[in-house]
Amino acid sequence: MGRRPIVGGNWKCNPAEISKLDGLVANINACDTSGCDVYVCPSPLHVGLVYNKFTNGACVAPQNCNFKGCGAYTGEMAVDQMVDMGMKWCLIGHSERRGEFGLPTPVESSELLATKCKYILEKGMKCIYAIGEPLPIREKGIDAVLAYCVEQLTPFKDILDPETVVLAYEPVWSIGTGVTATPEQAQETHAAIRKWISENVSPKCAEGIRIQYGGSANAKNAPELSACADVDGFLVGGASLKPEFDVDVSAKS
Ligand SMILES: O=C(CO)COP(=O)(O)O
Repeated sequence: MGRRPIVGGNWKCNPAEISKLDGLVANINACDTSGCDVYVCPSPLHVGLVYNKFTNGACVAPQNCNFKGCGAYTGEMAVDQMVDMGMKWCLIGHSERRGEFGLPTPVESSELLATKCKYILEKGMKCIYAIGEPLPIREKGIDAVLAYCVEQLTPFKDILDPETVVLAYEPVWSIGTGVTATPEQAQETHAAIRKWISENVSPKCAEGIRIQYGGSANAKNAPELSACADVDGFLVGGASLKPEFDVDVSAKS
């Protein structure tokens, strides 16, 4: 029984110019999505400009949402608005939003993120939940890495479901650094997360849930990472803004 791979392109707060969006959309539309789910996370300002431009089944997944819907929530993006626009997926928990880069953004706890996820699921959408450890934890070894990820996963224990939630394992030390986890590191970590899910949620959930790898993934390293049994696709940042993004997709198809 195979898990259908899933590859996401997180454009983060890019591009600066609207004029570049057509090219980025064309990039995505050139991907063969027959063997792989594909989603794109445009910047909040650009979501509304591209959400209905994908012709090959690729979906738009905003990079954040609130957990209260529409109303007096200045600066927020409501799941209810996403539903109305026909969106199916939303990304939450990215380390850049959790505040791990020391940016002046509010720190989003895993408990808050579980509340967001519940709201997303209640509204009939699906959720990509990003987790992953910073460098000092990685340096302590796999047990510390797993413990860190388990802390992020625990508030999600009751809502992990292969049909509606995808996990994106994104070690913070590999994001935007050019330092990719080795296939051995990625496989070991993904397998450990899956084992934890098997023991703490259910073997069925563990077998079915998709775990993407994210962190300096690109056309060059995608084939090797793709070969790992527990890596079910990628969440790609910088490389998703490049024409070679289709290689990341096809590596997993
Ligand atoms: O954060 C990421 C995707 O969400 C990964 O970013 P990079 O691929 O640029 O390292």
